[in-house]
Amino acid sequence: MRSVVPDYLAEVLGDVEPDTSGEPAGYIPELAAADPDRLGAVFATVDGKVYGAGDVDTEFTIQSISKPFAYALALSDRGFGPVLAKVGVEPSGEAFNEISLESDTGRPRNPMINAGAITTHALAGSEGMNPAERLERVVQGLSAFAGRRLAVDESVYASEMEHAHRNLAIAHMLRSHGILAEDPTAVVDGYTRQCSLLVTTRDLAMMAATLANRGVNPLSGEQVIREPVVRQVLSVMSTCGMYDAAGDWATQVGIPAKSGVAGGLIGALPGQIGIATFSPRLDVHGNSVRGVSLFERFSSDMGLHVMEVPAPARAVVRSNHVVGGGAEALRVLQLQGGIGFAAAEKVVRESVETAPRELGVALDLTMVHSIDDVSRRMLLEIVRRLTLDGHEVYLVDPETLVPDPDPGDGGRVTVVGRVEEAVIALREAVEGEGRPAREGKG
Ligand SMILES: NC(=O)CC[C@H](N)C(=O)O
Repeated sequence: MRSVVPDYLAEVLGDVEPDTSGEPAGYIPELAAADPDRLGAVFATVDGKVYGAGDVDTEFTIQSISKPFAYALALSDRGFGPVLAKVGVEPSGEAFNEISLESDTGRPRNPMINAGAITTHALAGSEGMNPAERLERVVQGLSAFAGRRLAVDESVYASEMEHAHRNLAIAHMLRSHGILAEDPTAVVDGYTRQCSLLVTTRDLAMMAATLANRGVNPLSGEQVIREPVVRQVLSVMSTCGMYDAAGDWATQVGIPAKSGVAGGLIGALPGQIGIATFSPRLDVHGNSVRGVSLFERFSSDMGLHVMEVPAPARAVVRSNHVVGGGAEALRVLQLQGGIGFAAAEKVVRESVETAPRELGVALDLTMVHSIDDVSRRMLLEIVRRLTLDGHEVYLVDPETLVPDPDPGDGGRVTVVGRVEEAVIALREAVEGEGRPAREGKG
């Protein structure tokens, strides 16, 4: 059977193709010469499957889509404090190339506008690197996101540098405020090369998928950046990635995103997919016209908006019943699904309201597929309190979702693979034949 995804992508590309409004970026002559009719879209899943339609392997320059990735490198290389001291995280509501800095500190408002991105470029790599070493760090880092070595388009770079007066002005202002310590021209030169890296729509989707996949490139398996950095970058993309169209984007599309003036556009949907589109004609904000339309379609057709409230999960407590009778009766709370805070709270409530009178209580995780840290701690606290109330507590955990359970002060739990084993263990406990070997600490 043919996959439905490429057919869907081709259909949506066909729908937006007739829209020839907008203009390719004019201020970089080499970009103005690009074929404006190019059109492509790629989905890359967090487990590495790539679907595409249209011009997926055409190379174009990454431009501002490099900004979130360079920001990620700066955060990784220098740490959050030093980077935040020089670049803020407030949406500016201004154009990408606005010559504006915070009036009191001289700090650029965020790393997605040029002022912030130029500063960010200077923060990639370790302190004291020369411009060439810094550029190499950026190229190597962005290549790790893409999963292949990227190269600079020298003619686009040269073309932009000839007309880089505005970015040079911004860099000189940054230097005058002490935000940049380096030679402004060298930093703009490096930043412009960073923007001139050649990518395909496929590369961009993989870079976005790396963000969606907690910083791990789905194909190479490389952990490019750590999770706290991913969260920071995606947050800034969602508030500032589309410049002065960020509010419209957040409400209409709702996917952390970044655009570039060569016509690329990426979106990263945490835990699901990286999306990239390519179409060079831009709107007044400098965002790809057809790219924005494509993302609007993807988001509404497939419910990809991050604020979309998920359908209420099936009850986390699948059943609450008693096995056996008399002194050997075992109360079983059979849980199911993925357990996050809200689900764990329901388990807490169920155990309180049940107030089990049976000696044995088992929390059965057989049908649970995931459990986060806070929920794990909440379940162990339930265990501890049940122990203090005099119960024998069992954790039925065949897939070791709770490794080395430690219910803490006064708590005790016996881990088993099946409810039947809990029944046997309880019988042994009642008959005073000692306890099974796999006991949790407490
Ligand atoms: N929005 C963009 O893609 C702008 C990037 C471009 N290199 C610039 O600095 O002007």
